Amino acid sequence: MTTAASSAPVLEIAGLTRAFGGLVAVNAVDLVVHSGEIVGLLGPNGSGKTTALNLVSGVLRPDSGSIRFAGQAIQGMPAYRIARLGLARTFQLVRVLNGMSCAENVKAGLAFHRPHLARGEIDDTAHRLLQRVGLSGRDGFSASELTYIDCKRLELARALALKPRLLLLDEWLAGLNPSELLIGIELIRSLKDEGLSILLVEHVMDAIRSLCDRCVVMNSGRRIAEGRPDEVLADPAVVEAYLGVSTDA
Ligand SMILES: Nc1ncnc2c1ncn2[C@@H]1O[C@H](COP(=O)(O)OP(=O)(O)OP(=O)(O)O)[C@@H](O)[C@H]1O
Repeated sequence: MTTAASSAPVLEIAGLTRAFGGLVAVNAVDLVVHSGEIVGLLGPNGSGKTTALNLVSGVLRPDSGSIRFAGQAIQGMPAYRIARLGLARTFQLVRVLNGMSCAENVKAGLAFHRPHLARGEIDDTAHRLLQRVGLSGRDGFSASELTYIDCKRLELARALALKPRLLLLDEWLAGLNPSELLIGIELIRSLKDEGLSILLVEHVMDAIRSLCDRCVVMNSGRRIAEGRPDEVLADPAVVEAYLGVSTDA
C-alpha cells in the first residue's frame, strides 16, 4: 500500500499539442503525474482538459508532443493498447452498457482487457470490483435501473477492471448531491491509498482541495499555472481565467 507519492513519474507529457482546424485546443502542454499522486487538471469550460485526456487515453492523436506512460512512449497508440498497458479512464458523460447487468458490464471489460483470466476468475473479480466501488449485492441488477451515482460507481468498476496504474477521471464527481459527493471523494481517496495514481479533471472545488496533491491549470489550451490546490486557486491568473476578469484593478 502506498500512502505518499513517490518520485517515479507514471505519466510524463511534454509539448502536447492538438488543433481542431484553426483552434488549438491543447497547446504545448507539459504535465507530470508521479506514482501515487492525485493531480488535478483544472480550467474553465473549453480550456482543453477533456481534449488532453482524450490525447493521453488514445481517443485522439496528438499533432505533436510526447506522452510517456510508465516510461513507455504512447502518443498515437490506439486506445485499446493504451488501456491494456494499465491506463484507464471514465468519461464526462457516463458510459455503461445499459442492456446488461452490473456484473456483465464489469465482465465485458475484464474479458476484453484481461483475456487470459479464467471464467471463474472473471466472475470473482467482477463481484469483488462491484463490492470495491460500493455496489455490493447489485451484481444481477440491470445497469439501466441504477441511480446516477451508482452508474458512476459502475463506470469506475469497469475502469478498475483494467487493473490500472493510472486512472483518468473526467468530472467523475459532477452532478452528485452533497452527501453523494462526500462518498465519492472518500472512494477516490481510497483508490489513492491503494497506490493508484490519478489525473482528475474536476470543477468541484471541495473535491480539488481535499483530494489533489498538485494541480495544473489550463486556459485556452495552454498551461497557465501549477502548484498545490490552495496556491493555484489563489493565483491571480487562475482567478482571471475562471472569472474572465482581471484581478489587477
Ligand atoms: N472534436 C472536436 N472538434 C472541434 N472542436 C473541438 C472538438 N473537441 C473539442 N473541441 C474544442 O476544443 C476546445 C477545448 O474543448 P475541451 O472539451 O477539451 O475543453 P474542456 O476544458 O474539457 O471543457 P469543459 O470543462 O467544458 O468540459 C473547445 O473550444 C471545444 O469546442
